[in-house]
Amino acid sequence: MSAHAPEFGKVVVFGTGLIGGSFALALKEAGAVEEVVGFGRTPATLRAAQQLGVIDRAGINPTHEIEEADIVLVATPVAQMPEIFARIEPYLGPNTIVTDGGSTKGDVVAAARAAFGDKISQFVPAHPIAGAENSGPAAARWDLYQGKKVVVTPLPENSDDALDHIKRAWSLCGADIYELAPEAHDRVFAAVSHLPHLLSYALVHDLAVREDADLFFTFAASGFRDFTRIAASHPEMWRDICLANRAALLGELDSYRAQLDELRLALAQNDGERLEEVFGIARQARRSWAGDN
Ligand SMILES: NC(=O)c1ccc[n+]([C@@H]2O[C@H](COP(=O)([O-])OP(=O)(O)OC[C@H]3O[C@@H](n4cnc5c(N)ncnc54)[C@H](O)[C@@H]3O)[C@@H](O)[C@H]2O)c1
Ligand SMILES: O=C(O)C(=O)C[C@]1(C(=O)O)C=C[C@@H](O)C=C1
Repeated sequence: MSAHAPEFGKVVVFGTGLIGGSFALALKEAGAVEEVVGFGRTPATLRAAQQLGVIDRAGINPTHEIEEADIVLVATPVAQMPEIFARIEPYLGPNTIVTDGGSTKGDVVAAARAAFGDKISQFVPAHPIAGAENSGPAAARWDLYQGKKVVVTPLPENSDDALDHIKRAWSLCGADIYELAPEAHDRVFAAVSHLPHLLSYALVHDLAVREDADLFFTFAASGFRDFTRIAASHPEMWRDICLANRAALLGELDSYRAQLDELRLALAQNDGERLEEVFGIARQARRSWAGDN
């Protein structure tokens, strides 16, 4: 813990699970926050978050909590955000900055505009590119964001001060800050995050519903483990992400299906040369990407 006075007074977190809880723990670890107040869907989750030291106390009524908050982080599944934004809007203090940790940005920005109206400058959208297949307060870790990227998707209305406020908080969590426009963000993450989750769920589901599923799971090994870790992720969260980024995800799915069709044709035609060519290009790209990450 730092000996300096905390940079932030009160931080309010809606959704004290993996992402919100890790943000709270990271700010606490950095000695950067005086008090973390949590809001949740169930009292049991908030009790667990408090017992684990993720939050200092559970909030009861946003009326009394939002106004003096330095930061309000909304880290629930994205479909919950419109209602939460509308609920907190009346109580925003002049210095309160709201941010989010959602995996999609176009839908979240639209919901924020609808709820915050002429207070939209106080909303700075963001997405930490760090996570896990585990969820809930017990999955939260103080070091989740160390050395990881956080993408901020600034709005034209955001002041430099508001932007710096949120960037600074994520930096204190150990993250490196990047900027993208919301549309570019959703296009990129449809390809590198949302599609892989859909594919992983699809493969495991295809096996799980077979009558002789046990036979396959008995012998599945490390290749299957690597490909399917993310199929253990939270279904509600991924339902919301897929629906929120439906258009971009459908585009990526079509592109992937065309790639599969091409490989299927090569296989059907016994075209080992083409298979090896595709595998070689992919291997090279994967190796150079992994070297950089
Ligand atoms: N899991 C990841 O790898 C990851 C990475 C980056 C961003 N995200 C995004 O972060 C957000 C949270 O994901 P997570 O992994 O922390 O999920 P999580 O399930 O660990 O935590 C979400 C928490 O929100 C609570 N919640 C749900 N509805 C609520 C409501 N209406 N009001 C208050 N609390 C509510 C849940 O009870 C849960 O405790 C999602 O929007 C997700 O897209 C997730
Ligand atoms: O590591 C994981 O389990 C993740 O799925 C993390 C992951 C991803 O890389 O796709 C998932 C969703 C996000 O919004 C950001 C990160």
